Amino acid sequence: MQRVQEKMVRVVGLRQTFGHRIVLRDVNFEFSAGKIVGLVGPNGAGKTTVMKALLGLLPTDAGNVRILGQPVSVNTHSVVTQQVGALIERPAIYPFLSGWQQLQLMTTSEKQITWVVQVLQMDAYIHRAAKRYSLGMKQKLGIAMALVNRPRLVILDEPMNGLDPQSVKRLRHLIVQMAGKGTTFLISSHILSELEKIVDTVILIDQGEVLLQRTMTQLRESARQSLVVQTTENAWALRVLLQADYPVTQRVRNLIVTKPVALTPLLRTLLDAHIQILKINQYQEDLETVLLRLLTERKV
Ligand SMILES: Nc1ncnc2c1ncn2[C@@H]1O[C@H](COP(=O)(O)OP(=O)(O)OP(=O)(O)O)[C@@H](O)[C@H]1O
Repeated sequence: MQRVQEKMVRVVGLRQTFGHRIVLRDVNFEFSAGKIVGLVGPNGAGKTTVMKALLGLLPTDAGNVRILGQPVSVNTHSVVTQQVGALIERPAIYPFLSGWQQLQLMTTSEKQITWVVQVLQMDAYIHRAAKRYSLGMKQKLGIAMALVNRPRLVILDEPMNGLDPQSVKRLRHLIVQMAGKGTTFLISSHILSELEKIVDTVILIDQGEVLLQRTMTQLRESARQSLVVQTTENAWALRVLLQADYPVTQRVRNLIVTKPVALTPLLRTLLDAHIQILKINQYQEDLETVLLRLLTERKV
């Protein structure tokens, strides 16, 4: 018998207005436990608002939010308290307490605190008052506060903000490791090159609407591939390839073959015409390019 995967989050018909402004129109999405989900979209798309609604922080106008099958709203959020850790916008930090003391407010387990401090490399300053922390140190403390209880769902709004490259890498590894043990992540970030290294699924929102929800495998499949060729005689090479029915254009000093083609016959066509090949590179669109293309295609 096939095991039904547990839905970690299910959002149906979510609508949010601030005054006369519709910020979320009709937001629907769901994802299963153990996934790393990227929530992406332009500035002001509604990502933080969605995350706040998931945490029961907003009196929404309409719609239904469920975490692990339990309803979440401003008045009903026991599942959030028990199962969710979050860092939304800036971490809520008491300036006169040390990082360690703030973590003690989240859990009674010294073992968990030691683990998170060590894994995020905060040992050097964790006993200092937080008012003396840099932006990046505060950000790490905020992440530590979201993770320290080992919640089943972790919601992180722009977690890479202010982190140095080494810390970003550590955080990436930690997220993947925790997801491997069953923790679910919903992460918003504008650094798509970082997100694409870890997420299983991407939810793209724009102007308060979900434009698409796709797995990374689906997005990679829809990424366009091209071949960039440079020869000693590009004008001649262009004619030869067009005559052989290749989808090719010339851009500055390169010839661009705009669809995936078999390499050997293409090379043979050029060599048979006595054209010397100087360079040949294969490109595949990255997540950022795919998403920007999808956003642009939608607006035309
Ligand atoms: N409390 C509020 N009152 C009025 N408008 C708000 C409020 N919070 C958010 N908004 C508006 O809602 C829209 C969505 O904001 P939100 O912070 O959710 O976007 P975002 O996708 O997280 O953007 P960014 O990538 O810039 O962080 C924006 O136009 C914002 O100005």
